[in-house]
Amino acid sequence: MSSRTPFGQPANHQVIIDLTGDNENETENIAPGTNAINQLKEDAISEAPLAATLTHRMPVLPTKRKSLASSEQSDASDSDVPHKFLHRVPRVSHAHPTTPTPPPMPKSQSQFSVVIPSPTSTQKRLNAVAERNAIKGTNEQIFPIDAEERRVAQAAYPKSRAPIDRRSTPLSFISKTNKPLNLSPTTSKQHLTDIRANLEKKLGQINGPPVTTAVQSPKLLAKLADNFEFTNDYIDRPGVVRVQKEYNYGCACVGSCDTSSCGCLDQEKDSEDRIVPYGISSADPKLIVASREFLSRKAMIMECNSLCGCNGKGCWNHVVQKGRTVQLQIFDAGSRGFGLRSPDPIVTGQFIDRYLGEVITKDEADDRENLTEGSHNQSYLFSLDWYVDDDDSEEQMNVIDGRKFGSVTRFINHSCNPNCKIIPVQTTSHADNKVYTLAFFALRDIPAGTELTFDYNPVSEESDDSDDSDNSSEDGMGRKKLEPEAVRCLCGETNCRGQLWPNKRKSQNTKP
Ligand SMILES: C[S@@+](CC[C@H](N)C(=O)[O-])C[C@H]1O[C@@H](n2cnc3c(N)ncnc32)[C@H](O)[C@@H]1O
Repeated sequence: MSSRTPFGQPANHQVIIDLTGDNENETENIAPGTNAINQLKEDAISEAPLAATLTHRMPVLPTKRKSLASSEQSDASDSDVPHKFLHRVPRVSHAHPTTPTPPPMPKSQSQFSVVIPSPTSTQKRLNAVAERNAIKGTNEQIFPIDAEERRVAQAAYPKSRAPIDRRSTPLSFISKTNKPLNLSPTTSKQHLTDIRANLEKKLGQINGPPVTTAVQSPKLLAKLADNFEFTNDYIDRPGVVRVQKEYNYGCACVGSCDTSSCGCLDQEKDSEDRIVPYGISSADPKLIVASREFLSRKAMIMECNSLCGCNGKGCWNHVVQKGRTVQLQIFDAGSRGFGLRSPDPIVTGQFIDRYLGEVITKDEADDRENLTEGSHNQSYLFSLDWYVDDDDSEEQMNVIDGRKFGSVTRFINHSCNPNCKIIPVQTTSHADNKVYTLAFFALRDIPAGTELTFDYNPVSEESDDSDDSDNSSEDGMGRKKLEPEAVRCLCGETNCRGQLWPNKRKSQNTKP
């Protein structure tokens, strides 16, 4: 079971609170642990020389990672222009005071560095870690110098996919744990009981807070219980290669990560400022959430990992890897199939869950898709295309297929006015640009019981606009014409685009 430890309880969590405690106003948001703050401030001062020496260390980042200032700056038209990221973005904590971010260590502390006569044994150890990491990180084959600039010009979203239906097509693997359940029109009571028991068993195997179902119809229950397995992790299929552990690297922070210098964090374009993805929720001071400012970006989250010098899971930069903290429920969403909601209220920026499934090569994904060409039904394919910058790297990219094996997030439907967003996250291996995590975050406060949705094809408006310069794809009323065989969107929002994806795999050739 992986649930999040309440923030601010253990000593290592309080270090984070200490960082925010330098601002008198912000401490109002972090009442728990106030007594500990003073103690920690003293501790921090006594440890300051140690922390300050880190400024003299070799940089741990192999290349200077950059990220987009905002989603508006990343449109398809200028994605190849490297000098487009000229505007410096205000720091997260300034831009969105309602989502306070642990501010940087006070500058005065860095002045202690000059009084250090010689490194302590701890310093030597950390220096060694930093040096080792720096050496590993300099392999340009692994980290091409301009790879970051190019990849941040892309959308954070999975490519859209043509609708597929492989229900009638046998795949090369089968579920070993559950026998297929055939539902006859005259379902016996016993059969229904078996179905429910089977489903309960499957749901009980999901890590984290309970996942339940509110589905009543025997036929739908059978559909849920049958022909699908939940998984708590990616399942690598043949051809998928993970980067070797020795290429991974971590930051050289000590204790809690410093938001102004943590080597795990991406840097702003043309600035030493770090992009800080997380802050303390204004709704719940124990909760670390994606900041509002970060939610509006197209950027990857770089969480700290086991190679980092920080205090592991006590560091604020561990959110997705701690796992789901909200309960989830599968329900009957009518003509859209099943849907997902939470019986818990979810706050803006809160991490919800990961998208899991089989990790397959692009070739395998194409094969699976081709098997069902022409027949519409649900699609569960997500491209891991964050680092894709040319045709070659697209050929080598992996895809997550949640159809046969997946997490409960496979039931999240599309909306043209979504309340969630999927963000790519590096958790355990910063070095792996082929396999990384896809994580759902709340875009706004979501009341308990509200359906969770995200936009399946968020680039479509931008790319469609550019296609529409001659208005030839608009109907007489100024509305966009729908592609004849595209899957109709039934989200019901006033801004509904009418279809889930473009008919063809348009985005495959459209670099966002
Ligand atoms: C990842 S699945 C979502 C879960 C799915 N409803 C189920 O029952 O398993 C994606 C599929 O759900 C359906 N879907 C999701 N959102 C929809 C929407 N707004 N309108 C119509 N169909 C939708 C489409 O068939 C789509 O291919």
